[in-house]
Amino acid sequence: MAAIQPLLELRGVSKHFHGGGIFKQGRKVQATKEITLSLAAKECLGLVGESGSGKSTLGRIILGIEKPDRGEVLFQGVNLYGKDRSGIREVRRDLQVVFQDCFSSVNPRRTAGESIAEPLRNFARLSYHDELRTVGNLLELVGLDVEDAAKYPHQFSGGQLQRVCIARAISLRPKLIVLDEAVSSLDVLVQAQILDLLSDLREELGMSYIFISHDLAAVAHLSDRLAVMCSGEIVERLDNMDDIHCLTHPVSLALLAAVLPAQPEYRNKQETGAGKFAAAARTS
Ligand SMILES: Nc1ncnc2c1ncn2[C@@H]1O[C@H](COP(=O)(O)OP(=O)(O)OP(=O)(O)O)[C@@H](O)[C@H]1O
Repeated sequence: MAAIQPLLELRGVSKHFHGGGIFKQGRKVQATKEITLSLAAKECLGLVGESGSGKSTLGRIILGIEKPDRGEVLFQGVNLYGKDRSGIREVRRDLQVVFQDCFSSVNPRRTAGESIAEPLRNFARLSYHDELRTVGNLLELVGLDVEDAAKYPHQFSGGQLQRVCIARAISLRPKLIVLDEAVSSLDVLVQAQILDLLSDLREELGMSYIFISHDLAAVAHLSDRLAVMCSGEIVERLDNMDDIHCLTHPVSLALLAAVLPAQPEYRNKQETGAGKFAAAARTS
């Protein structure tokens, strides 16, 4: 029987940056190091780690917008950074992103309807009426009203505008959405609503997510699997989120302790694991 091809496959992906200076003589930062992972269709992989661990760099590499120094990124079997560029445009429409800051993700002078229609105009040739209908359907799908199409970004709350950004991201029915801290700037109640919306949309539209966050609770809500990053490397993986309490790496324990501070068993683990990590971080 032929093996099922993963939707996304990363093989030994590394990327470094120069720390700065006019002649780029600054310290070399290894943002991602030999990352290998795969994602099946309709699956959600949570990518967690502390600030600067390389999550967003990896997200940009997956989106095809940050060329790695080494390694391959295969999306639906197409190498996003390969020599053969012929299939790239087609696979790009299946790869979308939702960022943390919805207000800077949209043009303040464009209505919500125009923002949502942007990918449709780039990739799908719809008549004026079909575009209006599609935008209206998308707004309803994300829990907004058809009339909201005429509003400008400043007329929405943060949660409502993130729904607009989600509507834009799903407008072409992509196969994969990278959610880069997509709920981090929202208050807890709105976060829960957006996570439920993302979960429902995944079910309804059969999409996959890479969910980048430093918030393990949010990630656990949505993800099937987990990868923990530290200094550009994946240091721990979980194939079943039910095993979340079996995490052992100090970074994982620090993230776990941040969401479960009240439970004594994790406080103890924090003292032996994450606590040590925090102490090491303070002294380094
Ligand atoms: N364009 C760039 N130029 C130089 N250094 C960069 C660039 N982008 C990222 N870095 C560095 O690469 C490392 C990883 O950054 P990255 O933004 O991927 O981490 P992160 O885990 O997403 O962090 P955060 O959660 O704070 O967004 C950091 O040390 C960062 O300073």
